[in-house]
Amino acid sequence: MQYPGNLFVVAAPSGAGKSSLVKALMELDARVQPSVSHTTRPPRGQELHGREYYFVSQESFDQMIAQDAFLEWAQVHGNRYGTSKTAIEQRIKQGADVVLEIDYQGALQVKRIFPNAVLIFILPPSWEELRSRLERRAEDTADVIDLRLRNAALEMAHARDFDFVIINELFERALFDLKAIVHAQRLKYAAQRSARSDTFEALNIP
Ligand SMILES: Nc1nc2c(ncn2[C@@H]2O[C@H](COP(=O)(O)OP(=O)(O)O)[C@@H](O)[C@H]2O)c(=O)[nH]1
Ligand SMILES: Nc1ncnc2c1ncn2[C@@H]1O[C@H](COP(=O)(O)OP(=O)(O)O)[C@@H](O)[C@H]1O
Repeated sequence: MQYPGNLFVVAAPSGAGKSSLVKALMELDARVQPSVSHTTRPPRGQELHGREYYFVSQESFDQMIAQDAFLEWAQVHGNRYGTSKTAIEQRIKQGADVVLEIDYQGALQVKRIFPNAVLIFILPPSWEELRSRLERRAEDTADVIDLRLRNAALEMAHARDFDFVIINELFERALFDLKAIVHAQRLKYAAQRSARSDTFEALNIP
């Protein structure tokens, strides 16, 4: 029998390092797969349609809402972003661990639908560092960076609603913490399953 995979949700204020951490996690761990969201924001830098996002028009996004195609969606920094049901349901059924990189509003919607989803919030070490990471990334205009920094305070106020908070000061340390959370969730899930397993029977554990 194929057991379903785990669902991890990672949120952070823009520039905290969420995408870099999730990318590094996936390079180390082939069982973790991304979910590609749909967005009405235009592509930036080297982003590719179907890789970072499905970049769609306002009309297509409206149509997907009308068709009930989204597990969740939200308005973030003036654009709309959504997780399509097809992006995750099949993969979780096939046993993959799926990671969603979405904002706190989407994360809380997902937790209501899947109470077992593990919610992880990434914090930057300071406001100065958050701004300088956004500037160093050099992919957004000054106006967009200002908007993202203004929104960061509201986003960070929701960190306490999450299961785990990781402070991304030293990248390798934060990555270690993320790996530990993924590993702990797998062990927890395996422990629940083993209550029905052959090993429990062999050991006469009631
Ligand atoms: N609710 C929701 N938020 C999303 C989704 N995809 C991306 N986001 C969030 O939208 C925000 C802006 O994303 P993006 O423009 O790629 O910039 P980023 O902040 O550098 O990741 C981030 O907080 C993302 O996590 C989605 O499918 N649903
Ligand atoms: N621990 C860290 N120390 C220094 N720079 C970092 C760290 N983590 C990420 N960065 C850099 O900060 C910038 C923002 O990271 P990114 O992953 O794009 O953030 P987010 O997805 O949260 O918006 C990138 O240029 C990235 O290389």
